[in-house]
Amino acid sequence: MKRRNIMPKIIVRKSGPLKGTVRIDGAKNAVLPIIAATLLTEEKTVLNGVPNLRDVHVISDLLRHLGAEVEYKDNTLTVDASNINTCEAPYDLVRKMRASFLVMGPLLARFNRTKISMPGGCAIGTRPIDLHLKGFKALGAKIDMDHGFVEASTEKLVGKKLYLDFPSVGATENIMMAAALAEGTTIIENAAEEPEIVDLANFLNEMGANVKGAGTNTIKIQGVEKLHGAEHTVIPDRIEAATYMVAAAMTKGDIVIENVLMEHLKPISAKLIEAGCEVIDMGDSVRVIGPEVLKPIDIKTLPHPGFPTDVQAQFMAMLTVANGTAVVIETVFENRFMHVAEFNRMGADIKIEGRSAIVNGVEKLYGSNVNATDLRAGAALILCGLIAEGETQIGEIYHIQRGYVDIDKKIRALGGDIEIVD
Ligand SMILES: CC(=O)N[C@H]1[C@@H](OP(=O)(O)OP(=O)(O)OC[C@H]2O[C@@H](n3ccc(=O)[nH]c3=O)[C@H](O)[C@@H]2O)O[C@H](CO)[C@@H](O)[C@@H]1O
Ligand SMILES: C=C(OP(=O)(O)O)C(=O)O
Repeated sequence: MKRRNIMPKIIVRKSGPLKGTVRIDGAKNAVLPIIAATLLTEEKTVLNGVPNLRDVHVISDLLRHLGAEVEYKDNTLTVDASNINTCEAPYDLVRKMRASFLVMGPLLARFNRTKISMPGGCAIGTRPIDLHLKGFKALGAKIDMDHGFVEASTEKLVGKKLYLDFPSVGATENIMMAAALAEGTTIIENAAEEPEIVDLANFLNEMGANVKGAGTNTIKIQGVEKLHGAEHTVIPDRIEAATYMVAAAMTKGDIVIENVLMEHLKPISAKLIEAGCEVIDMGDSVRVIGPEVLKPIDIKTLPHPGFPTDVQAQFMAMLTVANGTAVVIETVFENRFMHVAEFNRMGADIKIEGRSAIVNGVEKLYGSNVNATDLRAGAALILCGLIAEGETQIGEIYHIQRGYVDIDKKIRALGGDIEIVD
């Protein structure tokens, strides 16, 4: 008999207000570039607070494919990249996760050549890599595109002043890593300012690099000859924290979210307060109390310190049941509204006009069969499921598992009715 391939689903049922305490894991978007940066040294590096996520295992497998020894235990990842035997990253490993492309900067810097499969687009946009390549070229690399691969080679990388047309997070990170071992000084203008860039710069400096200005729009990297081993603890995940903050807001809940850096959550807190929530700064934790009636608020995604695109879907989920009409404008990705059709299946009233979504608040959502189109859309559908009448079945949940540690267990501990079924 033919075996059917049955994909796991998340089942969420209408729950009361979520209440209690939840602990945030290390940041996916900080740890991925930092793991790539471990390739810059032949000495051992130790990373603490590494979240047990699918993406972390994918990039670890990529490093193993290159020849590194990678061990993961109890949220600590140890990398020994002394014996790298290939500088090529195949399609199979890159297609699983776009962030795999971040090994290009470190490999080019340490071995003067690398060949990486071109990452494709995904459900949120075409996601080109032109700014990464422009940066490598500015540092003196020759770039060839061939049969879906990008090949970069150089005799030596030499520092340069360069301006990014858009403050791309990935391009800033890739160029910073390449520049760390280049000859002379690199200045990146219009650099991304996200907290994850600062965490990467701190790790590079702990390895002996000389990076200044991370967290501002001008980053200066004085190249050094060699980098050494280091031990580093990854920052908490501000996007995971924001997702639980919205969970409190949407369910009229009262949640204490532990292991956060409030500084990173400013745009989120400001908008939740505008929507009527109480947001209480408790130092390393934040308590969010949801209002009886959510006010409609307008959102416009922007590079940091603006409102993060990675929380747009979760906020839109919240606005589906706000008391009035809200406008959500997505400026970072050209196609990050795939969740709208899924929300509408659940009874939401959202219209898309170009880069704007007009969200007319409704009284109720209704449990339905929906699909996680990307990881944040998936998390947002869970949030909708918690307040929708009846049962919501979410498919394609591997997206969610890329970026949320134990989301089912964490929500259950807060009183949510959620389970993963095969
Ligand atoms: C692993 C990781 O950290 N992922 C985050 C990172 O993705 P990522 O690093 O891919 O995002 P970028 O900041 O590079 O992309 C922002 C915009 O710039 C465009 N662009 C980017 C590079 C380039 O060479 N050319 C170009 O046109 C992209 O298509 C997009 O429209 O930042 C995004 C923006 O905060 C987040 O949503 C992702 O969660
Ligand atoms: C879009 C995201 O991640 P990635 O860049 O890895 O696709 C995200 O974390 O929301």
